[in-house]
Amino acid sequence: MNDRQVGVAILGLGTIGSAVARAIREQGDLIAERYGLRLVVQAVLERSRDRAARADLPPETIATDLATILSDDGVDVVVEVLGGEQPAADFMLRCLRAGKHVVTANKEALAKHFGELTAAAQEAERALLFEASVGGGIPLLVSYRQILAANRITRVRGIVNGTTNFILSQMAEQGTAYDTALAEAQRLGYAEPDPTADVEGYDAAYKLAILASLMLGRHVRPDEVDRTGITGVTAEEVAAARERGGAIKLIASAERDGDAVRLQVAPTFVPGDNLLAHVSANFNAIELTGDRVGPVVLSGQGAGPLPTASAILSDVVEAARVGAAANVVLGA
Ligand SMILES: NC(=O)C1=CN([C@@H]2O[C@H](COP(=O)(O)OP(=O)(O)OC[C@H]3O[C@@H](n4cnc5c(N)ncnc54)[C@H](OP(=O)(O)O)[C@@H]3O)[C@@H](O)[C@H]2O)C=CC1
Ligand SMILES: N[C@@H](CC=O)C(=O)O
Repeated sequence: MNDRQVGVAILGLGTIGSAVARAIREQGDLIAERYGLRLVVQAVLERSRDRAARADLPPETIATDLATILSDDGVDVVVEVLGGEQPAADFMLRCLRAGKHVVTANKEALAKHFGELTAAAQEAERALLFEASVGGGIPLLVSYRQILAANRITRVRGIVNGTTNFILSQMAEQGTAYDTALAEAQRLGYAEPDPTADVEGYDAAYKLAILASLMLGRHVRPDEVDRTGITGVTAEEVAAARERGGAIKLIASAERDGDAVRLQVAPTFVPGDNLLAHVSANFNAIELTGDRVGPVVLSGQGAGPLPTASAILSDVVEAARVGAAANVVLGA
C-alpha cells in the first residue's frame, strides 16, 4: 500500500515545536505502518534560521511569514505552538479559513477565542484539535468527548499545571527552595515562556475555561475563573501540610450549581486519603464526573516536550484521518 503524504507546518520552533519536529522524524515509520500516513514537515514558521537549522530541517522548509504557509498546497495540517494570545489566535483563524486543519497546544489563545475558533473550524469544515492544551500528554480531551456524548458533566476537579505541581512537590518532598524548583521546571521545559502564567494560576485558569466551555457548551472566558496562584504559599505551609499527611496542590475546579458553574483555581490542602495528594512532579490528574458514568480519573505527565509532542502528533493523525468530524461543536 502507498502511504498518503500529510504535509505538516509547525508555527514556532521552541521547546514544543522542535519536539514535534523530532517526533515526526522518530515516529514517522510507526505512524506510516499503523495508519498509512507519511507525515512530512513541509514548513516551519520561525524567526531564527539558526534554530531551524539546529532542528535538522532543510533550509527550504523555513518560512518567515504566514502567507507562504497559507498558499502552500502541500500543507494539510498546521501545528500552532507559538504560545500567547496574538498573533497565534489570528494565525489559527487564517489557517482554518485557508483550508488547513489546525492542531494547537496553546491554551491561552484557545481559552480567549474558543467560540470564534470552533465556529471558524466548523464553517471551513476543517479540524481544530487541541488535546495538548489541557493535561499535556494525557489523553484527556478524547476521553472527555467520549464521556460528553452520553453524560451531563457535573464536576471537573484536579491538578492541571505541571510546573506548579513540580514546584510544590519539590518543596514538600525534597525541601527545595521555591526559586530553585522553578528554575528546574524551566530547564526541563515544563514552564510557560513567561512562568508568571504558571505560578499565578493563569495557565490553570485557561485550561479550566476550556474544560468548562466543553462542559457547558458555551464559551467560558478565563476571567470567569476565580484565580489564585502559588506565589503566596510558604515553605512552612508546605511542610505543615506534609506533616498532616497531605499536600498543598494548585486545584482547578468547575462545579455545576443549577444552570450556573463555580470556577476556581487555588492552592488547596488535599488530605492524604485523596489521590490528588500523591500526584507529584510534572504530573497532572483530573477527575471528570458524569451523571451516568460517575467519576473518571485520568493522570499522566501534564508538561514537558515529549508528552506534549505525543498529544500533538495524535491530533495530527486524527486530523488527517477524520478531519472536521473530530471537532467539538459548541451549543450542540
Ligand atoms: N512546555 C510545555 O510543557 C507545554 C507547552 N504548551 C504550549 O505550547 C506552546 C509553545 O510553548 P513552548 O514551546 O514552551 O514555547 P517557546 O517559547 O519555547 O516556543 C515558542 C516559539 O515560537 C516562536 N514565535 C513566537 N511568536 C512568533 C511569531 N510571531 N513569529 C514567529 N515565531 C514566533 C518563538 O520564537 P522567539 O523565541 O524568536 O520568540 C519560539 O521559538 C505554548 O502555547 C504553551 O502554552 C502546551 C502544553 C505543554
Ligand atoms: N506550563 C504548562 C505546560 C503545559 O501545559 C504546565 O506547567 O502545565
